[in-house]
Amino acid sequence: MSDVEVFSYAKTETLAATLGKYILRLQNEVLLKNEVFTVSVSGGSLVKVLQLALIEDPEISKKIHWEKWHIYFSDERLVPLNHPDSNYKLFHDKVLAPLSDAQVAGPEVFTINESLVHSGDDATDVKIAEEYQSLLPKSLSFDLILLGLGPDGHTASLFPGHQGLKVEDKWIFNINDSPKPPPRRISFSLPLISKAKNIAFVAEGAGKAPVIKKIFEDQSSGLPGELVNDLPNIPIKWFVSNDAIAGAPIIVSMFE
Ligand SMILES: O=C(O)[C@H](O)[C@@H](O)[C@H](O)[C@H](O)COP(=O)(O)O
Repeated sequence: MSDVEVFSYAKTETLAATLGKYILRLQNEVLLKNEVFTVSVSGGSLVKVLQLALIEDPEISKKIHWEKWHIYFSDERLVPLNHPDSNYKLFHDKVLAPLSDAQVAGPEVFTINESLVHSGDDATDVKIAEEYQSLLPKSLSFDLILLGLGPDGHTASLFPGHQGLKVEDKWIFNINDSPKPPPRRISFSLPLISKAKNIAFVAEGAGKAPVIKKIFEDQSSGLPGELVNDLPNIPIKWFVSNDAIAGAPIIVSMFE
């Protein structure tokens, strides 16, 4: 069982402020030893919280060394990078564009090869996954993997009961039948996530409460969020809203 801590707040702004402090602290620790800080981000509501935490918070934002960040996507939808469904586009609009407007040197961002997304045949999608895998840091060990959680317990594009959960021989895999649209995606595999140095989940809203209760109550639920929570030897933090953990057997920690 990993070392799991939960931080819970009534308001998104307070959650974001704490997430910002947590990310800044990790960045500083890593950059004392390494040239780059390797981070992966997911899609969904996480990105808006990152915008609040890292761009709009004046104290935190000036201390982020974006030029030393390498950013990957924990999962990505197989659409062009300017498509409304693209996780890159979301991250671009909320984080990269404001940085460029403020003339701040941005991070190095690793995207899918969008020239391959149009064919739609599985062999090409496999190639997209393989190419993305070839861009991963050599160590495969991310300093920080940021994850969201769906109300069904999915995280990245690891869906409950889906064959993607069983992938053992790939770091990045593709699917063409995602239960959450759009259907074609690539995702970090569980073996890749298990190499992370740190993992943080961000989950807000009462809609997440039943699944978070299940994840923390039943360590054999097999839900993707629970499988990540159970990875050994990784500090795992959950940044959640109070209503998202209602009824769950969780002891909330103070962020210090
Ligand atoms: O590309 C994706 O679909 C996301 O990476 C996905 O895994 C997301 O993080 C969760 O669905 C939670 O999304 P919300 O926070 O918007 O509920």
